[in-house]
Amino acid sequence: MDNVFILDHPLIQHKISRLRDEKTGTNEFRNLIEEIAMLMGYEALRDLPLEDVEVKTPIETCMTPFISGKKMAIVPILRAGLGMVNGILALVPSAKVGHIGLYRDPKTHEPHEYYCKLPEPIDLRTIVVVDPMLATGGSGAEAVNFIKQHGGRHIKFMCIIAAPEGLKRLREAHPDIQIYVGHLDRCLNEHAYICPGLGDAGDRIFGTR
Ligand SMILES: O=P(O)(O)OC[C@H]1O[C@H](OP(=O)(O)OP(=O)(O)O)[C@H](O)[C@@H]1O
Ligand SMILES: O=c1cc[nH]c(=O)[nH]1
Ligand SMILES: [Mg+2]
Repeated sequence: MDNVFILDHPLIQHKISRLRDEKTGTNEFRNLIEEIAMLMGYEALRDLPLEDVEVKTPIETCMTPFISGKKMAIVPILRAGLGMVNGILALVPSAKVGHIGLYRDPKTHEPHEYYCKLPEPIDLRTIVVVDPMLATGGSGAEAVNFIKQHGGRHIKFMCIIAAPEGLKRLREAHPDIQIYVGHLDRCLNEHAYICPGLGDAGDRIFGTR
């Protein structure tokens, strides 16, 4: 699938299995989400641009590559996406963080926006949208719509678990973005929850119900 990357590294798979277990408590769940985000970020950011800068080693002076500029934005979809932010910030501490607030209507399962704040200049930044769950794909597709309306152009979407239905919807709505997935699950159930999934990611990260 063009522009879709399933990151099936054993460490990511192991940690996702721990997330799925209903016996995994809030603190461990939160730590795992952050660790998986970091491991996924390592792969998803392998095309970050570099520029050579002169450095004097104890031996001699050389030109050596550094990440060029400070033009990255991490954009979590609230709430659950917040759990992934620190994992990526650990890799790129200079990244700015935007926020998009969306919740799913429990009956229609369609997303509703309640907050949007993005760092400027958004059009010049590599934008990594993060949300652990891509279920119907409504929230992900809407978040990318907002970012594009605000001028964002270089967009990656990172989710830990995707349903085939959500991946299809996001790809069809935004064929130009790269989508990074930790695991592609089987299907959605009648409540639009991912099967086997891990339940409600936001509730498990924040200990709400
Ligand atoms: O692909 P979709 O069908 O749109 O579903 C996925 C969305 O649902 C969850 O958020 P939720 O609405 O539960 O909000 P929360 O993060 O505040 O719990 C999840 O974190 C995604 O944002
Ligand atoms: O399975 C799902 C679907 C949507 N949101 C979640 O947190 N989990
Ligand atoms: Mg939720």
